[in-house]
Amino acid sequence: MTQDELKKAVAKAAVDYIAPRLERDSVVGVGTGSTANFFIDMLAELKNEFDGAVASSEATAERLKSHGIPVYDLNSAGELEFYVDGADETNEHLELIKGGGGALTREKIVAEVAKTFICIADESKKVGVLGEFPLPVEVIPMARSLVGREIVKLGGDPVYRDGFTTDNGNIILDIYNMDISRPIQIEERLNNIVGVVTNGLFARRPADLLLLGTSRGVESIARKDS
Ligand SMILES: O=C(CO)[C@H](O)[C@H](O)COP(=O)(O)O
Repeated sequence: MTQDELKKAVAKAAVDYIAPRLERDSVVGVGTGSTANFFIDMLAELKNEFDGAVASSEATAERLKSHGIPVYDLNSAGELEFYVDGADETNEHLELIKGGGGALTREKIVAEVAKTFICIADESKKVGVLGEFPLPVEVIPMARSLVGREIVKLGGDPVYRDGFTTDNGNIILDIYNMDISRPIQIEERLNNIVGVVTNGLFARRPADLLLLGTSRGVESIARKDS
């Protein structure tokens, strides 16, 4: 199977998982990226069975609206039952690296609000130790050099994502060669650097359910303590 076929399979598995659990007044949190896009396209078929969505990026909001799915501001949406999103990497504890598409801050905010965070990913994203994929950090532009120096002190190699601006008007530093064997500690240390908005480690708030697309079918992996 191609990677896109695996992404479609996990998107469908996510729709199948939430469909019987949706109420007429449900609002669904929706992530960003190519896997999330497949999910949005399939979610559209259920659009008369739930109220609407909260988007984790402008691109996702546009795609939801193009299907006629109402998009709500998170502040007026109240509680979200589900947040469905892809990932750049996941480990066995469902701790993630996200933000390859640069939407990490809004993704983290929406994930924080949701009762159940469903991660949809193809098997190429499953790793033993996080960090092969460069870890994105959203940074206030004037703090770029300061944050870069602090990241070097933590043992990482920051690279400026040239020409990219987040939906929040900030920049991204991608960290290479970082030891992420203790994800919660690294997530907190990076977030403590002045000028960092947030980083793409989802360890404090990992996924609750991983739907992993493999050549043998979609594996459903629940977080052990969730
Ligand atoms: O975190 C993300 C965007 O900020 C995406 O979920 C991540 O980059 C995976 O993308 P894709 O589904 O295209 O492989």
